[in-house]
Amino acid sequence: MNAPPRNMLPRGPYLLCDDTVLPDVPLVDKAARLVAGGARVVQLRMKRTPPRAALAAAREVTALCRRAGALCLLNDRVDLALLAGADGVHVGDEDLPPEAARELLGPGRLVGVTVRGLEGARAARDAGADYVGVGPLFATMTKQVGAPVLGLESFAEVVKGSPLPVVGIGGVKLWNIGKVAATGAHGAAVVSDALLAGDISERVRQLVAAFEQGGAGD
Ligand SMILES: Cc1ncc(COP(=O)(O)OP(=O)(O)O)c(N)n1
Ligand SMILES: Cc1ncsc1CCOP(=O)(O)O
Ligand SMILES: [Mg+2]
Repeated sequence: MNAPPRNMLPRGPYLLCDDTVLPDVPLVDKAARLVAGGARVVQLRMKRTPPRAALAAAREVTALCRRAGALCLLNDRVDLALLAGADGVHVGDEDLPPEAARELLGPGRLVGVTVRGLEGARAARDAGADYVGVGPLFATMTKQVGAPVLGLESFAEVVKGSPLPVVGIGGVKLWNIGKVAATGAHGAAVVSDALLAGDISERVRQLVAAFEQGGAGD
């Protein structure tokens, strides 16, 4: 596989390696299964991992992704991204603001920002973000989000008008990822559909193929 440039978000499925889903499996094992299936971008999302274990996981998962030619972004934690030499961060309303993330990370790493619509996407662009995560796209059990479900139609409007590449998140599954790709979205973030599949790597392969087909207009 050709390694993507380290400061550009690859198109396609965007896989979250999450400690709240399938919590008994070590994060590094989950990440290994995701990249074995062809994940080109992995976001390490640690909501319940204690700090020292989180640093170790950030370092291991970053190294593993690099060996596999995938990008590794840290959810929330700019400090861990810097310490681990990760490719960037994803921040939302409850995290450091994107300007601060950019100030710490410099121009060569990715900063993704959660937004709910076009106004947020424009503000994220002005704050120096590289892409926006937009959701919840569909209903999700993985996170309680204090914002209404967008649905495909409103999501497509955001994709159309956004000055930054858009990654949809929330309830993205194998059966609907093609529809997300068909909106022109740059990416589709997936948590439970991949991590709770019987064979995580095989599910990632299927998600990659379905995104490609949907994006090609099939
Ligand atoms: C790609 C992507 N988009 C949105 C989010 C949500 O981030 P945030 O709003 O900060 O919520 P938490 O993930 O921190 O609970 C995301 N993680 N990734
Ligand atoms: C972190 C996050 N932010 C908005 S929805 C979500 C979780 C999405 O999880 P799933 O893919 O399992 O619906
Ligand atoms: Mg966050």
